[in-house]
Amino acid sequence: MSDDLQKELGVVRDEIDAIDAQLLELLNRRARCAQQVGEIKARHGEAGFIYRPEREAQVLRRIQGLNPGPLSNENVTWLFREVMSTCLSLEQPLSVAFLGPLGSFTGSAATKHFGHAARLLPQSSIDDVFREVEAGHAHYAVVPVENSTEGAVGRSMDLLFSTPLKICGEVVLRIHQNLMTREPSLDRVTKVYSHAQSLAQCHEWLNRNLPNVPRISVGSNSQAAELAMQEAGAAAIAGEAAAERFNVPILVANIEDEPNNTTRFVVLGRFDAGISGRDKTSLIMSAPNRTGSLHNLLLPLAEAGVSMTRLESRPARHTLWEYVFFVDIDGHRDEPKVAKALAELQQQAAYLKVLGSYPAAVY
Ligand SMILES: O=C(O)C(=O)C[C@]1(C(=O)O)C=C[C@@H](O)C=C1
Repeated sequence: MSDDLQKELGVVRDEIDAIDAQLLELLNRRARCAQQVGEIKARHGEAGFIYRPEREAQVLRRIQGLNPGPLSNENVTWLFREVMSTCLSLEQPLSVAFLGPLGSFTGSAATKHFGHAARLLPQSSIDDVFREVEAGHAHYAVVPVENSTEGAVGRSMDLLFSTPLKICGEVVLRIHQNLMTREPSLDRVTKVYSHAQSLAQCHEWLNRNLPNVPRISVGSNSQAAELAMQEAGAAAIAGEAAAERFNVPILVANIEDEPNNTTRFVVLGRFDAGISGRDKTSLIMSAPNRTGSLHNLLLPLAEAGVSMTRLESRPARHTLWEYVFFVDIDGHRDEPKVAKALAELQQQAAYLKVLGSYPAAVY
């Protein structure tokens, strides 16, 4: 390195060192504040309310509003999410059950929402995820509810119907599929492992780039990544988290056929979230079996000026040819406009269950 280069770099690196010292001081000051918040909550008998989804959403939205760049809003949201996750772990380490295994997309959604300080508890079925929180073995659960290309996740919907848990958050995750292998080039790949759904999501890419290579469906993308690391000639299609977990190099990134492939997850806990200022409420309802009854059911929402962001029907399991409707609306159940519409709905619906009010995803 030339002397001039050394000198120029030295000036900027001194500045970085000074900033890091300030950041460290500020981060520890923030952590002490979070500890104080924890003590105040405990003194007021609110020890169960350490994690506050509405407050976290407000902090992140405010940071996005203040962000002057060059860091993107996605970058600063990630950084502050991790800062809050670490601060919260000083108050109370959170445990989060999710549809595993480690390295799954649901695991990525859980980390995106709760940060790396949360303890992740992978479960082998959606039923087990619900059960872990219902039994008090985990504080929160994360389960997938809908995918932009595959539609609703039936098992999550059915369990939402019967669970006493509340939806207290949502996570929206862009699903990127990657081809990972130890091999240095595509012409050395002799088989491709993945979950059937991921193989389907990359069908056209595989036809174009690996037309004669057998596709082998396995139980999970993580299992596929593990096999790709173990077997010569094998490749896997999986998310980045699985590549990291099994240390498999990504040969081609983002090979999904549908570039906007997105999955929505919900966070479930034992408590409702408070009002954050930009909230959603999820409901399940059923209409009496008469002409126009769904229309009548939705009328109170329209009249109150409450927007509906999702309407999904599922067969009612107890009666043939009857349906229940999963409805998401804008607003929190404690806001007067929403409360009024819900009171009206209660009159009209044969069945109504409020699954929870929660902050709209921040991303
Ligand atoms: O404000 C609170 O209630 C806190 O506990 C502090 C804090 C934070 O670090 O900002 C941490 C955890 C909560 O989920 C929300 C925010």
